[in-house]
Amino acid sequence: MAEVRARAPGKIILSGEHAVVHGSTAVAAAIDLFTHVSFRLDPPVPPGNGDGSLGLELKDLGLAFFWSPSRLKEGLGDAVTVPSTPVSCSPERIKLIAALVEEQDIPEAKIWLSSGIAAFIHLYTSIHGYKAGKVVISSDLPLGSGLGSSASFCVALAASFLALSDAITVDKSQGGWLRLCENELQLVNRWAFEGEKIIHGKPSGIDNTVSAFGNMIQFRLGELIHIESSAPLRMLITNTKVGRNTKALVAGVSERASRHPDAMAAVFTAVNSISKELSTIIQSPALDDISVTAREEKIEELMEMNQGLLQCMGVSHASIETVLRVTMKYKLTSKLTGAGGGGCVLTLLPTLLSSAITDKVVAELESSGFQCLKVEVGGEGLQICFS
Ligand SMILES: Nc1ncnc2c1ncn2[C@@H]1O[C@H](COP(=O)(O)OP(=O)(O)OP(=O)(O)O)[C@@H](O)[C@H]1O
Ligand SMILES: C[C@@](O)(CCO)CC(=O)[O-]
Ligand SMILES: [Mg+2]
Repeated sequence: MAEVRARAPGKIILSGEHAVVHGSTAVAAAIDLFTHVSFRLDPPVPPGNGDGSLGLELKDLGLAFFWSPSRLKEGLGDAVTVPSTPVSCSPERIKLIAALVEEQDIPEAKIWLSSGIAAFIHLYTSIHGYKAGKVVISSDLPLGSGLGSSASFCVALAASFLALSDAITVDKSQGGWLRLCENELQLVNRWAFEGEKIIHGKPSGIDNTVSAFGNMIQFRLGELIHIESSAPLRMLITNTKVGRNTKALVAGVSERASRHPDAMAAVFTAVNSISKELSTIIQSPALDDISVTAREEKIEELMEMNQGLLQCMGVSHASIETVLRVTMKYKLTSKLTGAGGGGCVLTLLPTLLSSAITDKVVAELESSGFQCLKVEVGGEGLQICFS
């Protein structure tokens, strides 16, 4: 039986998180840290030997879960599979799926995995019904830290399930990593969005879209514009290691918006302008050192303004403020990225910044217990491979 592998990248949001859920423009880029999925469908079990199982192994976490096809059918009713038409998980179905997740006895310390496993069950059973198979997942990304682990998880799962369905017609005899065509990417992206809805509650779709398509995007109300940076943008990512949950943070911003509708509408409008300006500057050519520096200073100013507005939305955190203070000592600008509340912070590393200064900042941040990594912004999106 064929086996497929899929890898989908995480992302950083350069501007516009949260406001994008309320209709503002945002700018995001893929980073070269991936969620990896391998998937195979099992051959039918000979009569009298049970009905096999659907297995999910989370390699990095040392956890494995199994459901028998008969238990899935008993729990969810007759399977209706339409791989070419993404379906939302209704509130009734979510409850039925939650019961199937609960009986797996997930360790209490890892209970945050439940929403991811629920998204897995929805995507799998909607595309392959109750067929027996095995899915193995590993990730380069820190989970639940603002780098889009949930979206890359959903994109890689949706892609691998669709690749072994008849909704995607890639030539399975081709070797190596393959990109999907535009229509197929869109189908994967729409399924991934349905999974992301289970994890985020009310996602904008920016995270799954940048994970599927890669590079850099400007995004508003489900519409994407591909953009390209005129010069390399280097960012330092600092993981505060403070755990948080995107669904709760998104809900918190919506509650603040319903308490202060006019003030928050003004905040979202300001973020919209910042993201549009940022997108223009990122794409504008810089021909010499002076214009490279001027361009980077403008990007820094917009990042600082966006961070101020994220504080207004109530999604900063003491650990984020510590990173801002440390980097400011070195005249560097930072903002939270993703949902905030802890998680990761972005710091622009200007082209002319010496590596000695970068090393000093990293050493100071790491001595406070944070974890730093340097990334080049923009990169490959989803890819699949048949083996
Ligand atoms: N590799 C994985 N294996 C299992 N579950 C995962 C994996 N990656 C993500 N998840 C699910 O996604 C949840 C984290 O999603 P969440 O949206 O809170 O954080 P994030 O996507 O990393 O950050 P952000 O949404 O701010 O970019 C986890 O609690 C888990 O349910
Ligand atoms: C906080 C948020 O804007 C970005 C999370 O990476 C949520 C979303 O857009 O789905
Ligand atoms: Mg997420």
